[in-house]
Amino acid sequence: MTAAYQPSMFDLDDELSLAPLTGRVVRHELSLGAWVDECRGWLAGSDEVLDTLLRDVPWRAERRQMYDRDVDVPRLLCWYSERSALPHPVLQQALDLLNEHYAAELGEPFVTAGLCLYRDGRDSVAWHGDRIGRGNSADTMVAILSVGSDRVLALRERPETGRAPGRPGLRLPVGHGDLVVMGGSCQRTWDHAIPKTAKPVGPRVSIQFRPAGVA
Ligand SMILES: O=C(O)CCC(=O)C(=O)O
Ligand SMILES: [Fe+2]
Repeated sequence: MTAAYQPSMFDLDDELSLAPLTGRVVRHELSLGAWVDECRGWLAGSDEVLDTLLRDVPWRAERRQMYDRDVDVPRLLCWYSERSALPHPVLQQALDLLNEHYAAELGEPFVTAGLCLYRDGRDSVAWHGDRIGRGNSADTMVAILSVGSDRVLALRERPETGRAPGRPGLRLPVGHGDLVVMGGSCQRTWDHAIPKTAKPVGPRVSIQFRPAGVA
């Protein structure tokens, strides 16, 4: 028997598409001039994007010196500098839409893409700010598109700000197709992390778009 074409099998909602950002982005004002924007379900139909990224990106393990030895950083990485071809065409569309939406407020374009692969719940990134470069001294933005398993992006005010400790942070769920943008002073006055989880989660790929000179 030959397979017949069955249009009803296609769920239109599963078609790859990015929603317009205007009117869909929700901003959370944090302390000290930091904020985060959220757009849930920005990228629809992202199963194929996840598959492509898992298969085609030349993922590399990062080593980091800790005391007297090098240790594996528990996630895989790949960095796309300005003007390098992104590993899926929808990522270029995402970059273009982000630039349309944020250009005026950011005052410059997002140009680089850092990709991270969290293979399972044991992969994580510890508390940090993206403070290599200008994020250390000036307001900037880092836009993160997530595909794959749900994880949590945790945010908390930096202890070094000298303010009362124990101030409540934020735990933002980041799921398949979601966009989160950290802005204002977020990189220098707040830290963020992807905590490990004991839940049985599959892979998550995070795509972080940044302006030049921010890492
Ligand atoms: O995985 C994420 O969404 C965050 C990654 C991150 O904070 C970083 O690589 O600087
Ligand atoms: Fe970061």
